[in-house]
Amino acid sequence: MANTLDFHKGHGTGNDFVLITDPDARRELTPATIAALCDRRFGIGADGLIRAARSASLEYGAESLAEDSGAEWFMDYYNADGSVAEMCGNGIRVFVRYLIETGLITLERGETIAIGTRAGVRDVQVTAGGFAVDLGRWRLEEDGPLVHTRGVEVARPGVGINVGNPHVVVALADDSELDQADLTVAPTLDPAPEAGANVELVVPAAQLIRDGVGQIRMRVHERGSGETLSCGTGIAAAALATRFWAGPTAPNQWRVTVPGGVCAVRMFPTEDGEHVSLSGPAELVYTGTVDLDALHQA
Ligand SMILES: N[C@@H](CCC[C@H](N)C(=O)O)C(=O)O
Repeated sequence: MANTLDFHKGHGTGNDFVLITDPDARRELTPATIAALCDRRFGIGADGLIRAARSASLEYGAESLAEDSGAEWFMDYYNADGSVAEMCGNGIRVFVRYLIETGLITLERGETIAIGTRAGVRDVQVTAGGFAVDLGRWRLEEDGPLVHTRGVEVARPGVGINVGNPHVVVALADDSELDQADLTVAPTLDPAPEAGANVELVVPAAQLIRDGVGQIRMRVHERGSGETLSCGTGIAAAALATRFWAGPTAPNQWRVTVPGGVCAVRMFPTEDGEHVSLSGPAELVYTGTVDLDALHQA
């Protein structure tokens, strides 16, 4: 019998994902299978893989998914190399688009759904231009590492920001320094965080603050995936770090341009502390069926 897998391909500002449905999490997803599926030459090609599984079917979901959380669906996210990550800001928007388009949920513009992730339950709302996700509370880490980036002459101090997953944000001098950075190799972090980190390189736009909105450009090297065209949690971390550098009068709304497009970030107070939210598009571009036996022979 053929060993096949039906999938959708989707992206959020060029950060692309293979999406599959496995409600009871019965499929064995090994790191090797995930890496083969995400391989851009021998597989489908993607920055990561997302499995739609019911929260109740996943043991590791149990701790962060209280019975009353209402998060029926869990975003079971993997990086392109098969490693797990706690959170994916572009992925969760594409995931909700996928749940809607495949009929697993019904959600109208303005409505919100709770989604389980390894970082906890996150609320996603349908907006006019896509989706907005409340990434929850964020954390500034003490003692950011020194970051050596190939193509950037001087090592720079990074700021550690956790938005459910770990990021190190570095400010570069200008557009030409940002463009010259070689992210085909991971920047070196000194000291290296034990769990690794996503690294964001940031420069201010020609006008840092326009009409009360902060504007920056960013490139990213993702843990487990390499350089990507966009990283949603990285975009939020970059806006948070830039606001921190800019001081107390800096705005709470940001527009972040990445190679794959533009996303918006908003910081807002809640009863349990400040949250950060990310808004942007999410598209599904094709569906297919992959022969897993052929894939492994590649
Ligand atoms: N592309 C994602 C982040 C995916 C996980 C990341 N590579 C990690 O290992 O933490 C996003 O849009 O946030």
